[in-house]
This record gives sequence, structure tokens and C-alpha cells, in this order.
Amino acid sequence: MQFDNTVIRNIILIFLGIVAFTQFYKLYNVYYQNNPVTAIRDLTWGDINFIHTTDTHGWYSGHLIQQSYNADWGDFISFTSRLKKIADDNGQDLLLIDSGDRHDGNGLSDVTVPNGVKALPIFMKEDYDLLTIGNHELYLWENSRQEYEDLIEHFKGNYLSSNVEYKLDNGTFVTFGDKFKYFTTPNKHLRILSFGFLFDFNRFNDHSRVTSIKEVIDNQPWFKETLKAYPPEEVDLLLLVTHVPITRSWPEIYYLHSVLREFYPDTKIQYFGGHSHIRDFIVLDEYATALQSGRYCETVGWTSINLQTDNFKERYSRTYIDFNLDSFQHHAKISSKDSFDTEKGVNVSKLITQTRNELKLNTPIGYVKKSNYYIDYVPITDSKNIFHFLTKKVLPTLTPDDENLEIHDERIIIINTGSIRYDLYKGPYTLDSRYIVSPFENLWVKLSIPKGIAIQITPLLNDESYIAKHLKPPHQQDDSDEKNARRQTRFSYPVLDLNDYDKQTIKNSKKKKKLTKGYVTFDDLGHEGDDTPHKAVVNFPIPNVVNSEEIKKGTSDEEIVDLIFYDFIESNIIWALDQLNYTLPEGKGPDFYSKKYLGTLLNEYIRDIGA
Ligand SMILES: Nc1ccn([C@@H]2O[C@H](COP(=O)(O)O)[C@@H](O)[C@H]2O)c(=O)n1
Ligand SMILES: [Zn+2]
Ligand SMILES: [Zn+2]
Repeated sequence: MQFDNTVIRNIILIFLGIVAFTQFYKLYNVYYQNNPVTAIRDLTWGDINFIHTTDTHGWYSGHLIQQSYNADWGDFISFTSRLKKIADDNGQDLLLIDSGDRHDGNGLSDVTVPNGVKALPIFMKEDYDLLTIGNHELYLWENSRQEYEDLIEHFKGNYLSSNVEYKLDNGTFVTFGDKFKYFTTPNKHLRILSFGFLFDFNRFNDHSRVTSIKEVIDNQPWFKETLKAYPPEEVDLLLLVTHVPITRSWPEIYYLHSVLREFYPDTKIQYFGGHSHIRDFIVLDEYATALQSGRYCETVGWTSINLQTDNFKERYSRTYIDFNLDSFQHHAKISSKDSFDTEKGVNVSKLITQTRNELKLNTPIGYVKKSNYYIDYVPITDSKNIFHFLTKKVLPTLTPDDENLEIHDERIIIINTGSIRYDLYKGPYTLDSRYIVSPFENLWVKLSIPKGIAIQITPLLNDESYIAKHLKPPHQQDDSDEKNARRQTRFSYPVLDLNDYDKQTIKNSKKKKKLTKGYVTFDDLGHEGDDTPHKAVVNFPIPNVVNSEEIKKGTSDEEIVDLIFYDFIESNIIWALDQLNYTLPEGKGPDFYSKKYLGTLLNEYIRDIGA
């Protein structure tokens, strides 16, 4: 076949065209990732407005490699101060609320001894109107002491805890802050009665004490006496600042609500929740709603109440604001960063940078070579799933500290999935990443038991139907509900006819805009709550625990193997052994048999593996 010059020239042109198009497409995608074209949904203001944070877990530096959450605590302070100004100018009220869990999740908070010593002063720069305690302020005594000595002192009168107490050196228990607060708002002069509650948490350190909400209501006279002291005609709004999941499957808020309604049949009630790390908004009745604002400085929750209207749909609004500068500036209606910044905000950002440098948080201590490893964006069996990576690559490398410790040829290593807090990203594994992925100082312990028993423990701890039928192991509810609640795309459960919210959604979804990946929240008002429309990520289910099994085929069930696990889940393991009718030999307790195996933390092993 013969080609003349024109054919050759055309082939070259087509080839160059393809190359040019491919390059352009790549550049477009890079540009697009950094400059998303989505429109931000505006906030709806009411007579009273709320900014809510929860489960910040020390993420005050912001997310350094995720554009969607690129703001830091200094930006957040500028943002809230700009919004306060808008509220004051318009004669509206704006209250700032935090629902607890300020430790465990980020180097800024956790690298120091005691943890939080550098991060809490940064958190405290924000002028919260009301705040409460989370379970992460109660695992360790030193963290409870910081709350009692520093935060309560600093936020005097605004720190509420109606069911958590601190034990003084002389042995007496005192409230963490105040049990309730009655106050009048500055602009609308609304009379507010507020309480602070933590869920029924039972792993508190021995210098603190949690009483369940039900116990407080049923058996502590002060609670009902307080309600009687502030009758409906003296209360415009009840505010419940809690570290309790607001989801309907968690009964505590609903019991509280039923009792509040006996005293206040139609007073407006606003709940704020936390703990399960999701965005959520629930309609409890015509005059009561609940907001939960995510986790890890990914979300600033917003809700507003218009008190002038009889129409439910006009009364309430909610928005989940992505924790980034675009969103903050958009809602503050200030396009230039220089005009948006406040002096205090800029100083806090500088303090964060200075503290990160001082703590050397950006120091690489390893390298993640192959890929990102996700908690639940891919199925647990996928090689990019972090639990797959940990059980296949990391756990098998664990070696006991003491070479004289009696060990067996076969072993099973179990971890609770709740101990892994965030995705692991390809690239430098920094001191910060270490705490981001797994912040806990849990120790490894070993129990030597027959193989036939050992292999049943993981399936048993993951078998929710079995757990539901039997006595729940201590704290298991904590993990399984957290896991379910984390699945963001739950369907709404409208108590009222809220169909119009969805019509709005359908209308907007016809605008074909390319979206970035992120939260798409289904709540009781529909799915237009996220301030930035996103392409939804899929959250695959994760079990309560995962394990690595180094078991040989063909050995008998009677063979003794080592079961290795975190001391944090010892009570769950003991529960499972009990369910399997396995009694530790000679009737001795677990403390005798479960031996310290290893002091090196999992997050240090990740560094060594290099992924
Ligand atoms: N030493 C610890 C403490 C906690 N965990 C895990 O954290 C979960 C609670 O976290 P929230 O932010 O939801 O309060 C808890 O259920 C455990 O899974 C841990 O592993 N080690
Ligand atoms: Zn939390
Ligand atoms: Zn919590």
C-alpha cells in the first residue's frame, strides 16, 4: 500500500490532536479538583441561629491535604466573628456550641504529654456560648483534670454537664461546670434554659463519674425541680447540648424528650448531639429538632429558628458547612481573604503553625508507597482497605517485647475497628499521620486458649444478631452503633410532611455540574443540607473487629494458641469467652492470664512497614 504525503500529514495531525486532547483533559481535571465549580448553598437566618461543632478530636490545624476541609481554627474564629457581626447588625442572636470529644485523633492534640496540653489552648480561643464534655475527655484522668481546671475555668458558666462529675482530691464529686444554665440572649432577649448531657458511658477514669440520663431524670430530684423552677411561661427555648447520637436507634435523647414534653408541651426545644461522627438533623416533633455536626473539623453545623411563623417549614433550617475557606467566606459574604481575616483569627493560625513546628508534626517518619488505604470507601476485602492492609501486612509483623514470654506457634490478633480513626494517605507518613490513623496508647495483651475457642471470638463479636439476642458486652453498643451511624446515606424518616424540601432537590439536581466527592447527607429535611453539593462517596460496612489469623491447617481444636488484642477490648473478649462457655483454668480471673504482649503501638508498626 502506498501513502502519499497528505495521508501521513493527516495521521500525524490526528496523533497530535489526541495527545493535545489528553493533556488538556488532564490539566482540566487537575484544575477542576482545585477549583470546583459547584455553587454553595446559602444559610437561612432566623431569630436565633446556632453554629455547632462536635468531635473535633484535635483537628485544629485543618486537613492539610484535603481541599474540602482546608480551613484551620484561626479561619473558623474569623468566620464566627464575622457571623456574630451579621447577627448583631440584624438584631438576631447567634450562639456557638460544642458537643465535646476534643482529644484523640490528631498529632496537634495527642503528641504532647499530657495529650491536649497544646491543642486545648487553641480550641479555647473560640468564644463558645455553651459547651459540654465528651467521652474522650474521660478515658484518662489527666484529660478530665484539664477540663476541670482549664476549660471550666475559662468558659465559666458556659460549660454544662448535667450527668458527669469530677472527683476532687478529697474524694468528693463535683459537677463538671454547671448542671444547667438559664440566660437571656443579647439581641432578641429570648429566655433559654439549657442542660448538657453525655451518653451512658461506662469507661470513665476513676476520678470521674457518669450517671445515665435516665437515672438523672428518674432518680435525681434536682432535674425535675429545675424544670419546675422554670415553667413554660418563663422559657422561650430549651437547649440541650449533648454528646449523644441523635439517631432514632439511640434511645437516650428520646427518653429525655418525652420527659421534657411533660413539663413543656409546646415550648421550642433544640438538641445538639455528637459521638457517632455523622451529619444529621432530626425532627422530633412540631417544635423540636436535633442537629449533629459530623467530626474532625470537616463540618460546621448551622441551624436557625424563626420564632415568628406558625409554619414548620419556615421555622427551621439546617446547613452542614464544609470546613473550608470558600464556604466560610461565602457565608460571611466577604470575597477577599484579607477582609475576611480578623486579627484574632490570624494570630490563632500563626499559633497553630508555630505549635506544629515546635511539635515537629510534619516530620516524615515513614512513607506510604503503594496507595491510599481507606476505612470504608472500598469493601473490607479490597487491597486498598486499611483493615485489609493492617490484617494482611501489619499485624503479622507484631513481635512480643519480652523474648522470655511464653508464646505458641499459632496466634490470632484482634483489633477493634474503632481504634482506626482515619484513612491512610499515599506519600510521607508523618508524626501527625501516626496520630491521625490511630491515636490511642492501647497496649497489646495475650491470652493463651484452645484454638477451637479462639477462632470463634471475632465472628461472635461481629455477629450483631447474636449480640442483640444476648447480653450486650460492655461498650459494644458504642462500636456497633458508631459503625452503623457512620453510614452517611441513611434515608430520611419524615415525621411531618416535608416533601417540598425534596422537590427543591430534584430541581437543583437537573443542573448538570461536576461535583467533588464528599458528604451527601440524607436527613429529616431532605438532602439539600450540605452547603456544598457533592458527589456521594459510598460507605461500605465495617465489622466491629477484624483479625489476622496465623493458624496452621490440620492442628487440633485443643491446641493452645495465643489470642492477642488491645487491653481496651479486654472486657469484650472476656464477654465472648463467657458466651462460648469457656472458663479460664483454675477459675482465676483474666488479669492473671492476659499477659502484656507488646508496648509498641500499631501506628509505629505502620511506619516500619512503609506500606
Ligand atoms: N483507648 C481507646 C479509646 C477509644 N477507642 C475507640 O474510640 C471509640 C470512641 O470514639 P468516639 O469518638 O466515637 O467517642 C471507641 O468506641 C473505640 O472504638 C479505642 O479504640 N481505644
Ligand atoms: Zn468522637
Ligand atoms: Zn464520643
